[in-house]
Parts: sequence; structure tokens; C-alpha cells
Amino acid sequence: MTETRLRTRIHTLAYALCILAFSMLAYLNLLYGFYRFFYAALFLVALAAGGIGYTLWVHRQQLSASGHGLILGLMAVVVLVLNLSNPQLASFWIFPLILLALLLLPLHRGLLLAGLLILLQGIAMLTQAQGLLAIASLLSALLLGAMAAVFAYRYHHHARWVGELTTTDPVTGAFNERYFDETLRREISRSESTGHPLSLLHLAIDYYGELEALHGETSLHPLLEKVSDALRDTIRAGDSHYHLGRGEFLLLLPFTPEEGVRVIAERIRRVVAEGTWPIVESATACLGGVSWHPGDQAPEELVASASRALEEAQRRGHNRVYHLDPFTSRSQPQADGSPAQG
Ligand SMILES: Nc1nc2c(ncn2[C@@H]2O[C@H](COP(=O)(O)OP(=O)(O)OP(=O)(O)O)[C@@H](O)[C@H]2O)c(=O)[nH]1
Repeated sequence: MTETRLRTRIHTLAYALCILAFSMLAYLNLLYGFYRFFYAALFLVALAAGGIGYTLWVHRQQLSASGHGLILGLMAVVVLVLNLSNPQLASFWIFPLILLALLLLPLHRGLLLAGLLILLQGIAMLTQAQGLLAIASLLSALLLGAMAAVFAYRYHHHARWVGELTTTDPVTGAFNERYFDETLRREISRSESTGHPLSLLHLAIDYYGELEALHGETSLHPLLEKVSDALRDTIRAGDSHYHLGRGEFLLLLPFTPEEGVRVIAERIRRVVAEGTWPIVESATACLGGVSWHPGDQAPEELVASASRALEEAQRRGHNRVYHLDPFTSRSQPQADGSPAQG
């Protein structure tokens, strides 16, 4: 089940439980003739029912949907007003709201609202000189709030961790190949609409196969991690890097023309060549670069072209940068079949 679906279900269930709780309160208050409380409970049932409708309506953006905050705010006002008039009857009406706040809202906003509710209810009860009742009810609310907060905290972090796992390579902390495909498509359509060029670099650590044979695959993880850190520190905000395995990385550089990709590729080559690295002490890398401009055809060939540029750089030796214009070289092949000079 996707995260969005799970959240939609949890939100719907939370509102449904609220409807059940406030319907029972409405029934009891009707039975004992507390008509103001009966109507207030009915109003809360209607708000919770509206919450279910809203949940289903915004099913794709549950966490960013601001309507839940509004619905909860209205409910909180009703419950606090009831507490001001008769704290004995209304003190526990706050409990479903605390649960709703922590289940429906983003963690920090849920905690804030739940804390605010408990505080305001405490003040309302103390102004009614309900000292003992206030303490008992606040302690119960705090206990419930703490339990719900622990659940919400764990859920929030688990969801973030799972989200990171689907986009990030655990060895290097760089993004993974699957996420690259997604980002490339997004960046290409952004380039098409803004008219800005987009460049791609394919980097391979020189002699990585030999290093792997010598040290073993897992022993080289610290090297990959440090190279990934160095790439992250070298590229600018908005650029991103992806680990492909076998000591290879892709770097996606939006808003970067051909002259620019040459500059950054050369800078990265120097960073690797001049750095001190775990396991191997010194290392070098080859980089192949390509640029894509809006109006160029076949953007999906960008990745294959970057790999061809890398192969050309490697063919010329190690510690090299080579830039390929995929569209020029395809339409005007050189006499010997080799691509244009980078
Ligand atoms: N995408 C990307 N391009 C870079 C980066 N560094 C340099 N470039 C490209 O290379 C060009 C020249 O960069 P620099 O030599 O650093 O000169 P600069 O005037 O300081 O570059 P900016 O102020 O970053 O535009 C830039 O305009 C970019 O196109 C980088 O980290 N990422």
C-alpha cells in the first residue's frame, strides 16, 4: 500500500472514530436533557463527517492539505467554549481532538495543537475553580497526548526513512539510479518549458575493477562514500549526483550549458586527482559530459551519450574529461567514426 493510501485510510478512520465518539456523546446528552451539549456534539459529528469528505477529496496530498487544520481548529473552539461553561461535562471531549491532531496533521503542527488544547483546557478549568478535576483531566490528556505523540513520531520517522531508502543509495548517500530516471524526466521537461540547457556528467573512478579485485567490493565502500561526499561538496545547489555502482556516478546539472559543464567536469577531475582517499590514498577519475538544449531531439539519448563520452575519455587514458555533443556528432560523423574532440 502506498504512503498516500495509508494516510487516507488513517485519516478516514480517525474521523470515523470521532463521529462515533461524538454521536455517543450527543445521544447521552439528549437522554439527560443537556441540549446545548447535544447540539454541540451534533456539530462536531458534522465537522468530522466533513473531514472524511475532505480527506477523500484531497487524497493525493494528505500531509499538505491545510483543511484538516481548519476543521480541527473549529472543533477545538467548540470544545473549549463548552469547557468554559461546564468543565465537569466537557473535560473529556478534548481526548478525540488530541488524537485527531496527532494523527492528521504533520508532526510538529499536531504536537503544537495538542499542547495548545491541553494548555487552554487547563486554563479554562482553573478559571472555573475546578482544581482537582483540572489536574485529573489534564493528566489524562497529557498521558493520551504523550502516547499518541510517540506513535506519530515513530510513524513520521519510519515514513521518512522508507522514503529515503527508495531514492538514496545506502553505501554512498548519493541518490540511486531509479531516482535518476525520475529526476531526468522532470528536469528535461523543466528545460523544455524554461528554455535553459541541461548537462549530464558520467564519472568513473579509474581502475575501479582492478581495485575491487585487489581489495574486495565491500572494502571499497569508504572510498565510494568519500568520493560521493566530495562530489556533493563540489557541485552547486540544484545539481544532483547518483551512484550507479562499480565506482560510477552520474551528475545532473540543470541550467548548465556546454561551456559550464566543461568547467565543472574539470573541477571535479582535479578534486579527485588531488584528494587523499581511504583505502587507496590517491585516485583519479574519467568524466564524460553531454549537454542538452530545448529543441534538441531524443533527450532520452542523453544518458547513452554521456556513457559514450565517458568511454571516449577512458579510451584516451585515465584522469581525463571528454565532452560530446550527441546531436552534432550524430548528424556529422567524423571520417574515422570517432566523436568530435572534447
Ligand atoms: N551546474 C554547475 N555548473 C557549474 C558549477 N561550477 C561551475 N559551473 C559552470 O561553469 C560556469 C563558470 O563557473 P565558474 O568558473 O565557477 O565562474 P562563476 O562566474 O563563479 O560561476 P557562477 O557564478 O556559478 O555562474 C558557470 O556559469 C556554470 O555554468 C557547478 O557546481 N554546477
